[in-house]
Amino acid sequence: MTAPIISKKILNIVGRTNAKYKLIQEGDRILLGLSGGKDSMLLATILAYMKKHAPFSFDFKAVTIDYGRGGEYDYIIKYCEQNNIPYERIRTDIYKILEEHKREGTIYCSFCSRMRRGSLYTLALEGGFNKIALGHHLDDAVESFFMNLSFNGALRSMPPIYRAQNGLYVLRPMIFVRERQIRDFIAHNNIYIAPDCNCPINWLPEDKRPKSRANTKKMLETLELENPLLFKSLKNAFSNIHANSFSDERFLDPQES
Ligand SMILES: Nc1ncnc2c1ncn2[C@@H]1O[C@H](COP(=O)(O)OP(=O)(O)OP(=O)(O)O)[C@@H](O)[C@H]1O
Repeated sequence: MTAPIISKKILNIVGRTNAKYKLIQEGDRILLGLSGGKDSMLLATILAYMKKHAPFSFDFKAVTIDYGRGGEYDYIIKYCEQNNIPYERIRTDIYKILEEHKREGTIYCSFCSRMRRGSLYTLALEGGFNKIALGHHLDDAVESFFMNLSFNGALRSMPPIYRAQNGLYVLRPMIFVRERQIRDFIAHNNIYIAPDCNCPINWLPEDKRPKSRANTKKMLETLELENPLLFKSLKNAFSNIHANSFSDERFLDPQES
């Protein structure tokens, strides 16, 4: 079986992001969160490619946090086997906890994602990994930015790298890749992805699913139709912050009293 083809464009973007933000380095041990969705499937493929071709050596392992409500996992196992991706599925009772603490709207996703992140941190610390890699991309970062702005009263997005309080680094090597480039990768290589992506929100009745991300996505699509350079500008804006142009006193010049 031949390895899936990753476009030069994607490899360039990830390569440049990796170099600029010093994401994956010699000797790193990386735990990759592999949901089985398109984004992390591409990231797993990229890490396998980098392990083979990069001029530095590192180790990685992909893990799926199984929420404990069934779901499709066989295609992930098969894909990892075929592409030399070390893999493990970790069973948890996150779904049971979600059900017990009935939450609706966006809070459902943040509660679930916090528990999932907790499991990833524990696995990483116990397994001697120093970094965690996640499959977020530019569209995710832009959506988060607008959601924080519109609903949470915060100017906040997703960095390519940060250090968690427990000392682990969290990496987002695809943070400058567009979602449509990921869709193209999946389509061109004919890669199967579970229709519900094993994501708990897809197990909620339609009227209980959080809408804010989908609505933000729609708004951005409309804006991008009018301004095709929107995402390019936002990407640049994320590296061009004028913190003292807002009202946060932490960034304003103190006056002598
Ligand atoms: N069940 C899981 N097990 C392990 N890692 C996960 C899981 N769910 C999500 N992740 C990690 O967190 C990232 C962001 O999750 P999110 O739910 O926002 O997924 P997404 O944007 O739909 O991405 P994907 O297409 O990879 O599912 C994923 O790209 C993946 O790296």
